[in-house]
Amino acid sequence: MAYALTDLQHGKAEVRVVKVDRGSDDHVLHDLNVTTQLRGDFATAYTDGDNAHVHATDTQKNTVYALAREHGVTSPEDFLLVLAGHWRAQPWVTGTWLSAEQYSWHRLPANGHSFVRSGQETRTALVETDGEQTMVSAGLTDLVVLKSTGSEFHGFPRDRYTTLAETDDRVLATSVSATWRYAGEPDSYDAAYDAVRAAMLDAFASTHSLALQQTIHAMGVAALDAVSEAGSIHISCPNKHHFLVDLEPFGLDNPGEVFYAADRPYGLIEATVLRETALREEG
Ligand SMILES: O=c1[nH]c(=O)c2[nH]c(=O)[nH]c2[nH]1
Repeated sequence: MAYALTDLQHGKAEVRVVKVDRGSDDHVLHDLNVTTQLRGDFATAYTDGDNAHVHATDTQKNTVYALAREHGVTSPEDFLLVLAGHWRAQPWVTGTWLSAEQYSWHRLPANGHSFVRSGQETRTALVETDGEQTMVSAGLTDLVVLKSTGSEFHGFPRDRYTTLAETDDRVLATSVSATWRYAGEPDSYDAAYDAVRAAMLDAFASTHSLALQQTIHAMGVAALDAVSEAGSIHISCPNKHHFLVDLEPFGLDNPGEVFYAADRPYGLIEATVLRETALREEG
């Protein structure tokens, strides 16, 4: 029996690198969690235990730290592109899959070197290379948002298992995860990230929602409107249900004021919004 061996990749997962820029009294922190995966001519390590082509994952970890020192860290996308350029030049490497999470810190007013973790969400970046091709994606996870009115849900089909009441006023809460793919290079990955994040938040707040599906579509369109280099965006949102508590047994009314925040199960609603041009290219 002959077997094929495919999808080989190896790298170091979750390299935590914190880069301090000490260029002025106001230090700047870049706090990243980087995962590297190299693809290429590595089959003999699997078939024969021959490590002659293996770029040790320990070396990959060290490379992350060394290039942080040599090139600095600006945006996570730019740093991953530096790593991609380094490994593109290595023997036996034909492609890479490089991802980063970024945690944000803000300087405290007392001095230039004390920080507080800010923003509950995590910024993400992904650089994939295949030969000379480079694909850059960016995203965020755990952007938790809630609106206490301006959300309805009704008009859905009812069958003998349907118990959900229709509502024209409910709490809408979710934790947004989004990934957008760049079709072109923006002037600044940081500015593009800020613009997508702001556009999604504004769309969440300003869309009078008839379903989380409609809100997701509005957030996707707003994100692509805000950053012309983003070709598509995938958004995934758990519907963090808030159920009105029945206070009648206690002789109390509950005009949309007291809720039970359920953590599970939750609805899970996802969509990808593509520019028509990207759709034509990809189709
Ligand atoms: O916005 C919603 N979309 C759904 O698909 C759904 N399903 C459900 O039970 N509640 C909701 N809310």
